[in-house]
Amino acid sequence: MSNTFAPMVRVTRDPDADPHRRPLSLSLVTRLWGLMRPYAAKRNVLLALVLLRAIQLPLLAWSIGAVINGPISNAAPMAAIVIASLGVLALAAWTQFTLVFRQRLALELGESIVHDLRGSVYSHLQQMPMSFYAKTKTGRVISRITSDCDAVRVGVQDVLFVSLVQAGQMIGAAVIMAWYDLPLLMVVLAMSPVMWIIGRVMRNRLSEAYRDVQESFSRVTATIAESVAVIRVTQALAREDTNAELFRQLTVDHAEYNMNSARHNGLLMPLLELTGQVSLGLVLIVGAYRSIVASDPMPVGDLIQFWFLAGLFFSPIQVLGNQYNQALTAMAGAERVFRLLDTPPEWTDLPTAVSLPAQVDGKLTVENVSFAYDPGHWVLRDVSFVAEPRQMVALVGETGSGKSTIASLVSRYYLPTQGKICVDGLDTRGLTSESISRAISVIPQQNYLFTGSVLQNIVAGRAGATESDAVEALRSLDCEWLIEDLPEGLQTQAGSRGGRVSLGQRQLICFARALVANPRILILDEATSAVDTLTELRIQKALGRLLENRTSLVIAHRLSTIRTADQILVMSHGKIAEQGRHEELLKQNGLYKDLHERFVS
Ligand SMILES: Nc1ncnc2c1ncn2[C@@H]1O[C@H](COP(=O)(O)OP(=O)(O)OP(=O)(O)O)[C@@H](O)[C@H]1O
Repeated sequence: MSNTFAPMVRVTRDPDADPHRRPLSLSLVTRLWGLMRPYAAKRNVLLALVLLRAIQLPLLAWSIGAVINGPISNAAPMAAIVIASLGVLALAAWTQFTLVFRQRLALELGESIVHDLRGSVYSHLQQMPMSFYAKTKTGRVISRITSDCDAVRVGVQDVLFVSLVQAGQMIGAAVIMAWYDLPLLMVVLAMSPVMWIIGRVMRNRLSEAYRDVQESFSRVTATIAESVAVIRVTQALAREDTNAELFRQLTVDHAEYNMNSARHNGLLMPLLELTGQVSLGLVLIVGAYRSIVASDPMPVGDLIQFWFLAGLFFSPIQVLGNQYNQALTAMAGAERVFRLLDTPPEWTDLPTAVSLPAQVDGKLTVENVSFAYDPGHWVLRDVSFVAEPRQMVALVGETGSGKSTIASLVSRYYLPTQGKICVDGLDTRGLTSESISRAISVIPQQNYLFTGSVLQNIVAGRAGATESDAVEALRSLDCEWLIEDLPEGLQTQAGSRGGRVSLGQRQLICFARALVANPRILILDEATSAVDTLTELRIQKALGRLLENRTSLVIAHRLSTIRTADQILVMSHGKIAEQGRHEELLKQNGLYKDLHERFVS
């Protein structure tokens, strides 16, 4: 490892990142408190236990002093001293017994709340439209459900109840100390802010160091994840050594940040303990004066009791300092989670939305549609076309010309900024999402398979579909052979990184899934992955079967698809530049001919 305590510079913070701490806010605390409403009985028992423990500890300190001050100072018979000591022991046992229950209840309450919160965030995310995911980094979405919800859990489970116990303990100890000796209590109170300030300064430094550790660790894990995901590219580019060196550097950095944080921690603990001990030492000196020199001397037993109580008063200062830091982190986490929950989807089904009939003809009309992902940046301008029922419309054009955007608008992933899109004459804006997804299916270019068996992937096309529907779909696509070819037939495990299903097989499984859904309108972004000639032929045949008797909108990459299309839309800079069948367009000697020549050459 390089220079162990060298200053580290490599962790640069994301400028868009939200602050990892926020000031305490009454509205957030009230909302967090509201999350406990379904568990009100548990919460109330917990509050009672908190109150009890806050009284128990000062009471314990007082009882020890009382035994010293009473039976021991008065040289009472041994039996009386033993009985009094057993009383103290019983009180101590009772104190610890309630602690077990308090901790268990707090744990259950925190877990219940975070479970509910994660469920709400997940359901909310499911409703968010594509525009939200286009703008939000995946890592952010994940951390809302993981670390932010967890910060809320810690806030409720630990911070809230531990702080209440500690604050109660301080108040209890102060009340008894005031009863014993008010001037001596003033000495204790005067020292408290000093202890608080030293603790805060040290803790802030530690928190920064700890944050660097977390961020450098995130980099290490993100790099591992990415390395696994793109291992083929790495090997193809022979970048193994370069990547290994970058990774080594990241782990060295992480180790250095860890050492830095450990160094701060190693300094903080002894310093905080020393501050506490110095404070208690001062109480002892002033107390000795009060019990020996002062005109109205304090009994030694009272001084011992007072000294114990001062310890009980000082120790929460450090604990509360820690809890305060955690509370600020919980506030930041809660604020982010609530902000997400409060962000309404940019659009939802209109209250007046109607369903498409169960049987639709499949006429698709795109009328004067213009669209901008970001206001003012038009990516589609005044696009109009009609796909008659059972027609195939192919979209071609240069990269970035707007083909995928048209497909996304027809699937209603986004709403047109201007113009309208109709199915059988009904504006999709006024239709229910459920009926649109019944009528329109999308096969994206990536041929995404979920984690699970091939069978599960195929029947995912329609709720209630069975194995025989899956087999029937494969038969209709003339792909029954696939069941034999897959190592474990329909039970073969697939998934984003399954590796047991080839690229061609993936495409056919996606076709079968779409066939099970049986939509009237199909949107297909043709996969561009190279497959062998036999597989290509099989895919072509299956595709022909899939598109039969359906209206289809195909972002076409295969010449065979383009040639058979009823209509080809040639896109250029967000507009339809040319429109017609293959032969007609070739004759126009325009953009299409140009594209075609480049395509076949
Ligand atoms: N989520 C988005 N936010 C902002 N701009 C986007 C978004 N998606 C696409 N664009 C922009 O919209 C324009 C059209 O993109 P689109 O993906 O529709 O083109 P395309 O013709 O399908 O391209 P390709 O053939 O490369 O897939 C491009 O300029 C692109 O940069």
